[in-house]
Amino acid sequence: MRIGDRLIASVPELDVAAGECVAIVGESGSGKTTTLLATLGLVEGAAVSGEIRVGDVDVLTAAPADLLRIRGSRAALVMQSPQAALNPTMRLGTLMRRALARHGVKGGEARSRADEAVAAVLLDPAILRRYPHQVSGGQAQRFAIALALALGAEVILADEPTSALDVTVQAEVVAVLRRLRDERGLAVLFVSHDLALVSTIADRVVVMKEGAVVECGRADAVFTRPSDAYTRELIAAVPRLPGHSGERPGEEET
Ligand SMILES: Nc1ncnc2c1ncn2[C@@H]1O[C@H](COP(=O)(O)OP(=O)(O)OP(=O)(O)O)[C@@H](O)[C@H]1O
Repeated sequence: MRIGDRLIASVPELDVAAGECVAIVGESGSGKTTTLLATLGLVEGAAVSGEIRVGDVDVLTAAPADLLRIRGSRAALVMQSPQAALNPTMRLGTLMRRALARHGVKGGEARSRADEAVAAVLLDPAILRRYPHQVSGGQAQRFAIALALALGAEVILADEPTSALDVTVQAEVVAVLRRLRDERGLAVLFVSHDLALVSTIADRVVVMKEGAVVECGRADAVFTRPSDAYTRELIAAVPRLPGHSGERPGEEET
């Protein structure tokens, strides 16, 4: 993918299957977000060569109406700051109903889809009566995932979905994504620079540096036997608390 005469991301192959989580990791500016957004044809002014498919839709040649149908109803974006993405003047239930109405789902069917989706992300249905500023960051992120589920998304494209949240809330959001992957066969493309978090959810990992894929493979293999020097650097940079690696403070001295 080029923007102007600059090569922004070169990704030879990246598949995400149903029931699988693939994480893209790498330093800031390595091309993770543009790769994720390109999946839905959302990189303004980008020239993309090759092929991008969501199910049976070829994103690069799809008619605008087909692109609109896959955005939201087949593949949904979950961004870093859900509260910023939610209209502050509407209750969450209204937001959900409007999104469903845009995709042709109304009345009782819309209500039952909303209730079911909210329950699937372990939120109290009463949350639908609240405004975005009345919910926590973690609740807003789970609501964003519920919105994707209500619309019937098969793929969640999550861009640093937990980096604005504190550690325990991060773990809750990742646990919800993991459960949806395992129980509903949701496909998850997860962009993050947080390797420790990625190791708790990813089945496969793609490591990017300066727009290029330097390593990809099964998460356990990449984390335990990284083949690329840059991946080794990233892993070595993950902070560990004393005792986390089985080592206790002062243990090395005895
Ligand atoms: N619309 C654009 N026009 C020009 N350059 C862009 C555009 N969008 C992204 N870039 C450039 O492409 C490169 C990759 O950006 P990208 O946001 O994908 O990186 P990233 O790995 O997601 O970084 P971060 O973790 O900071 O979000 C960066 O150098 C960025 O400046």
